[in-house]
Parts: sequence; structure tokens; C-alpha cells
Amino acid sequence: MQTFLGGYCVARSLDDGFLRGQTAAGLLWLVCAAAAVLLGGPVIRGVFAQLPHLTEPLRDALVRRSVAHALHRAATGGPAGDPAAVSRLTSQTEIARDSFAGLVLAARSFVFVAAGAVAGLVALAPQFLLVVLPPLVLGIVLFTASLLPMARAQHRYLDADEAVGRRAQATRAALRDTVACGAQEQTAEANRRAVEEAAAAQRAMARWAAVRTLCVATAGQAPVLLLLAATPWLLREGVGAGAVVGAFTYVLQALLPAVHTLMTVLGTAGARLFVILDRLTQPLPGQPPAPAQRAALRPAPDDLGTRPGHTTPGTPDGPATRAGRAPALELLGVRAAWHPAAPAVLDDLDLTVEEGLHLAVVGPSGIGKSTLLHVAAGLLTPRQGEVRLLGRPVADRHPHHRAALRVLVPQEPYVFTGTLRDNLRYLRPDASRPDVDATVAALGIGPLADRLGGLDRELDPQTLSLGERQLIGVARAHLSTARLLLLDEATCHLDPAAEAVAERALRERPGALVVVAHRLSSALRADRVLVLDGTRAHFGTHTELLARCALYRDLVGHWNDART
Ligand SMILES: Nc1ncnc2c1ncn2[C@@H]1O[C@H](COP(=O)(O)OP(=O)(O)OP(=O)(O)O)[C@@H](O)[C@H]1O
Repeated sequence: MQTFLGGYCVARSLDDGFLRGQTAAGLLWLVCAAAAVLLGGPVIRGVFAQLPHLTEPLRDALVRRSVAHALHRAATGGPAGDPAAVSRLTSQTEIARDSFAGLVLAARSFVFVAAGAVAGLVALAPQFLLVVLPPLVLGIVLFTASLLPMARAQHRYLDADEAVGRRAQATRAALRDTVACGAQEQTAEANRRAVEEAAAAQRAMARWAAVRTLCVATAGQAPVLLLLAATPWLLREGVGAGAVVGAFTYVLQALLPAVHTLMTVLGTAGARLFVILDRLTQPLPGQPPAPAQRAALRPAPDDLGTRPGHTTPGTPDGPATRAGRAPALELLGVRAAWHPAAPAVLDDLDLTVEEGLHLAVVGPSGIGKSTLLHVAAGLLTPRQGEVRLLGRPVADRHPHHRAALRVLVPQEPYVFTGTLRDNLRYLRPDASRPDVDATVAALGIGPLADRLGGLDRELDPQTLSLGERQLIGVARAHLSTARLLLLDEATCHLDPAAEAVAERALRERPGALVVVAHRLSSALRADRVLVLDGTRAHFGTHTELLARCALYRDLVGHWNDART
């Protein structure tokens, strides 16, 4: 009634009042129009009073659903913390409620305004409908057709945006391993793809926003222009000037704002509501974590090179390597320091580790054993000299190939939430079941697998002891295809028997093994021992070194004392 009276009273005030010189009648009609606006106030108030009856049940249902899902997930052994649950419970349900309220208000307003305006236009002159209705209907049909793709674009954008967040988090968490595996470029490439997808999704949203603007223009602005263009014809048809002004009042003051509001609210709040309801009603319990999250932490299969003894086309091993002649590792006159201003930790060090050799590196604390492994792995560039990996300078090798050829197992290996099998296949995701089983048997991981409920049961890294983590780290190296394994006190938390089993298993696999030994028993098992002594080094068998290296004798003596 408010809309109807708004245009109708204006038309009458002109046609029956002011244009006929009857000012009093004109003013009376305008008073009627003003009264209609005032009478609309209580109606709007009533609408807001009723609104919660629609929106609160929706919010309650969403909250109940979120809580039920979170509890179900926790009770059925899913990941202990579900960070998304809080967001679903609070902000997402609030957004859903607000969006729904906005939609209800906009739709209500449009329906009543459109009905009042159409009734008013018919009452003034039915010819107005010929001018106003076609663009209005066309705009609304176009807009309705664009709603679904618009919601999909919004969905795509949210997914892409979340993927960027997840990748950033995963990259940060796996930074150390990424560097250790030489997977920086691969990680950067995957991150770049995620960012580009988010940007593309945002551009798609912008295109749909342009379509929405076009629809608003068609449904809201085109009737104004058409009405202007049709005015001479309408006047010739006998329509009064006041009625034309009344029609403009309907279009400009009622239809245009209502269409604009409806389309804006549907395009923004509607799409948001669609996406959030879609998320909140998804089957959350028992879902496995998003694969992208873990894929980000593993090298891709093409990072992994080949089984020892085979050479894939494209693997940049020189001919000497294929023939098995190139040493696994060579250090030629290496001088290494952690900072240009820092004293050298290694100085003029020559070392050759042939394929199949088991080398133990020993020396006092802080002497440079870990530094040596960093240099060997290509993670610390020597200030002088050269490091060669399988016959080629390590610096020349692409990080992917470097990662495929050598593995550095740290003292505290990274174990991620996932199955034990996936953890073991971390460095070789395509490892077959028999290969995994062989590693499990060789490393004696059976009891750990049993305790965790099998190889395919998801484990919680926080429940693992340091020794169990180390066992997983060493098993990864065993399962990998790398030709050079570098263990940096990687078995120090294992008991001596388990350490012996692990070292024997690693030694029996093809390739060379360099172990920074925590216990001197490692040196006894090794083919050769390297004793670091300041910037000097001694190299030989256990027996040879006992005979000619005082520091080694000291170390063995201290170790024997400590044991007894
Ligand atoms: N990341 C690093 N940045 C700077 N300096 C380092 C770094 N790692 C080691 N150093 C320094 O290099 C020297 C050799 O340390 P390194 O860890 O290689 O000795 P280590 O023989 O492995 O000792 P430990 O047996 O105690 O582990 C030390 O002076 C140490 O402070």
C-alpha cells in the first residue's frame, strides 16, 4: 500500500490538483502520500519483530549440526583438534544467519514493492506496463540464470583461498624437510600454482560482479530510459502528465532501489549463504585430511630417482656412475664455515666414500661432524674445495636430483599425522607394499606397527617416543632410493641392540652409509672411521686408528669407561 500510494498520490496531486490550478487538492494528495510513508513504519517494525522466528531456528540447527559433527569426529578417533569446528560453530553460523536475514528482508521488500508498483502503474495507465515490465523481467531472468555460476565462482574462490592458507601452513611446518630434501623449487612451484588459482578464482568473481551490475542496469535503469523515451507516445495516448510523473516515482523511488538491493543481497549474501550451507552440511565425520595437505610435504615421484643399480633417462648420473665406479661422495680440499667471519669448522678436508662403504664419523662435541654431513648433503656450500656426489659436483645438481641421490637423516626426524605406511614412504611415495614390508622386517618395526594398530592406522606423532621417531626416520632412509645415506646421530635414542639392527639393515642396502656415531659401537661396526680432530682428520679402520690416533684411543677409552 505504501508503494502504491506513493506513486498514485503524486500522480493525482498533479493531474487532479496542481496542473488544474487546484492547489488544495494537490496538497491533500501529497499529505496522503506522506501519511502512507508514516503508516509503513509500524509495518517495517513488525517485519523485524517476526524475522527472528525465521532466522533463529536456522542458526540453532546449524549450531547443533556443527557441535554434533565435532563431537562425532573427536569420539571416533579423528584428529584431536579440529580447528575448523570453532569457526563453523561461531563465525560461519553467524554469517549464515545474517545472510539469510538479509535475503529474507530484500526478497520481502522486492515482492511488496513490485506488487505495489505494478498495481499503481496499472491504476494510472496500463500502457506503463508495456514500457516498464519487459526490461524488468529480462533483468530478473538474466540475474536468476547467473546465480548458480556466481555461487560456484564464490565456492571456487573460498576453496582456493583456503588452499593457499593450508599450503602456507604446510610449507612453514615442513620447511626443514623441504630444505633437507632439496624440494624448495617444487614447493615454490606448488605454492605458486595455488596462489594463481586463488587469483583466477577472484577474477572470475569480479566478472560475475560485472554481470550482476549489468542485470541491475537492465532491470532498474532501463525502465527509466524507456519511460523517458516513451513519454511523447504516452501523452499522445491520453495519459496525463501527472500519471507520467507517478510512473517515474514508482520506477525511481520503489522499483530501482528494490531491484538493486535484491540483486546485491542475492549476489553477495546469497552466494555466501549457499557456500556456507554447503560446507556445514557436508559429511564431516571420518573424512580423511585433504590430500593436498600431505602431498605438499612429500617429494613428487619424479623427485625420487631410481632404485640403485638402475638409471632412468634424465637422471644426471655420469657414465662413471652407471658403471658403478664413481664414489658416492668425494670431498676435495673442503674448507667450511657457517659464516664468512666465523672460523673454519672443516679445513682442507679430503674424503672419498666409495659405493657400499659404511663410514662412521666420530669426534668430540662441536668439532664439526654435523657440519660435515651438511656439506656432504649440499646444504652448506664450502668456502673452498669441491663436494662431488656420485661423480658430479653437488652444487651442479638440480635440487630434485640431489634429493633423489642422498638422504640426510637428522636426530629428530619429522613425523607427520598420517598412517605409518605414509610416514615410511615419505621419501618414496610410490614404494610398493612388499618394499614397505621388507623395510619393516629389516628395521624391526613390527612391534611399533602393532602398537600403533597397523601400518594403515593414522598415528598421532605426539604419542611417539624419540626412539620411535628415529626408527621411522631411519626406515624412510632405508626405503628411499638414495645412493648415499647420511645419519646425523639418527639412532641415538634407540637402544644399542635396535641401533645395531638399524645400522646392519642400512648397510645391507645398496649405496654408501655415513654415520655420525653417538656410540663408539657404531665405529666398531663400520668399514672405516673418520676422526675429526679440530681442523685435522684421521681416516682408517678401527684397528688402524687405535694404533695411530691418540684422540680415537681417548674416545674409545671414555666410551668403555662410560659403559662399565
Ligand atoms: N647452523 C649453524 N649455524 C652456525 N653455526 C653452526 C651451525 N651448526 C653448527 N655450527 C657451529 O659449527 C661448529 C661445529 O658444530 P657441529 O654441530 O658440526 O659439531 P658436531 O661435531 O656435530 O657437534 P655435536 O657432536 O655436539 O653434535 C660449532 O662451533 C657450532 O657452533
